[in-house]
Amino acid sequence: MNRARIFPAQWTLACAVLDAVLREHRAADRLLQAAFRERRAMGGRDRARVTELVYGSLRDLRRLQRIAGGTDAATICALQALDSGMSDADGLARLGVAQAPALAARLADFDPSTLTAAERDNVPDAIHAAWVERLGVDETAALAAALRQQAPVDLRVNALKCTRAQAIEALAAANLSATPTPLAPLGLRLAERAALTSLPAYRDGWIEPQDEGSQLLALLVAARPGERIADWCAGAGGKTLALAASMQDRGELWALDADARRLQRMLPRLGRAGVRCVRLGGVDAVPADLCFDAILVDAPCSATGTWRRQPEARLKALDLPALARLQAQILAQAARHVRPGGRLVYATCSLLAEENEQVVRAFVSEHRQFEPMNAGDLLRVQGVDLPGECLRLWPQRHGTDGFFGACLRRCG
Ligand SMILES: C[S@@+](CC[C@H](N)C(=O)[O-])C[C@H]1O[C@@H](n2cnc3c(N)ncnc32)[C@H](O)[C@@H]1O
Repeated sequence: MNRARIFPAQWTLACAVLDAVLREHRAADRLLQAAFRERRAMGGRDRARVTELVYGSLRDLRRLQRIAGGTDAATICALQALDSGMSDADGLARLGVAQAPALAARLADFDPSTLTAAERDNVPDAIHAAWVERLGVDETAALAAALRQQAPVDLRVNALKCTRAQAIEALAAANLSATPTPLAPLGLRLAERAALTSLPAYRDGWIEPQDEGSQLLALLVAARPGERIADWCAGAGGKTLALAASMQDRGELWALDADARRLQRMLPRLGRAGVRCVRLGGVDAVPADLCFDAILVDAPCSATGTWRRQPEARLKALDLPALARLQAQILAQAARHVRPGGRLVYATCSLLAEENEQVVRAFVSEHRQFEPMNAGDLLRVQGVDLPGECLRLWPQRHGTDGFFGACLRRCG
């Protein structure tokens, strides 16, 4: 990256977006998308530079705030530009950063040994302490480092339309190199980022962006053609699409959510993927006596496993007891609709036991008719080698987003 090559339009936009994220707790990706939509003339390089400034700042926020001695977005952005080598003090001065030389001096003089491990790792203190207790100091540092990386671009090949080999070929024809993901049987990982939406393979529904971990979680449902399945917290349908493909688009797949607007975002994705077995609805519209062969509860959670994609999510104040109560309530509501012998899969993208193991343990102790199934066995028959009672995916171990999944069978 050239030094001193941040242009004024890039700088102004990066500072404005970072300010909105820090002060109004808004999502960085949404803000950037909206800003770029309004600035159609802004080129790819400009956009990349703005994105890098914003995300770089958020990935290292606690350290940069310590050096800055405050939370002012322009100061944080300036320190990030200096620290990453994207600019120097002269370059920043030309952008109107009056205190550029002082910031450069402060950065050079900063003693990193004065940082706590949680500040260095850019993790809230309480979460850092929980991870150290569970994983130890070294693995917590490895986890935090993994969560500060940019996530790779993972795709799921839509088996309703093509094979993985055909998708690789189609991407190669667009000069994109894709290799099979290590664990998910239909996953591909791109060697570099690309504008996916303009690709024929995307427009024709051969590929869908989906983290490898999310693909594995959908496999835990072990959905089969002809079953009646509910995706209870379907959102915009990432896992619904994967479930529909496992079902070979045969049977009934109910995509449910408390938020109807999120469900609507699934419609173009279903159309592209050629999926017809899905019906959308609110959770309260499910008839009381309707039973499913399997229900996936992909519960709302702290999203600690997704910090690679949403580094600002770590700024959110968490009320873990309230989240756990909501998760338990959703799980209990969904459980009423599992047929005897059917499966109930509880999943989150959280890396915290309070939202995962503890929720499942409490549920099973109150709902004696449900018993745990072995996640490793369910995955092995689908060609996935991830032994364990539950599915636990860690960014530092598996290179995926962080996920938890547990499968329960209704015995009576
Ligand atoms: C983790 S997101 C789901 C992501 C989605 N499954 C995917 O793979 O893209 C959690 C979802 O739960 C929904 N939700 C929140 N409260 C709910 C409730 N009480 N019942 C059902 N869904 C709820 C949210 O609207 C959100 O879409």
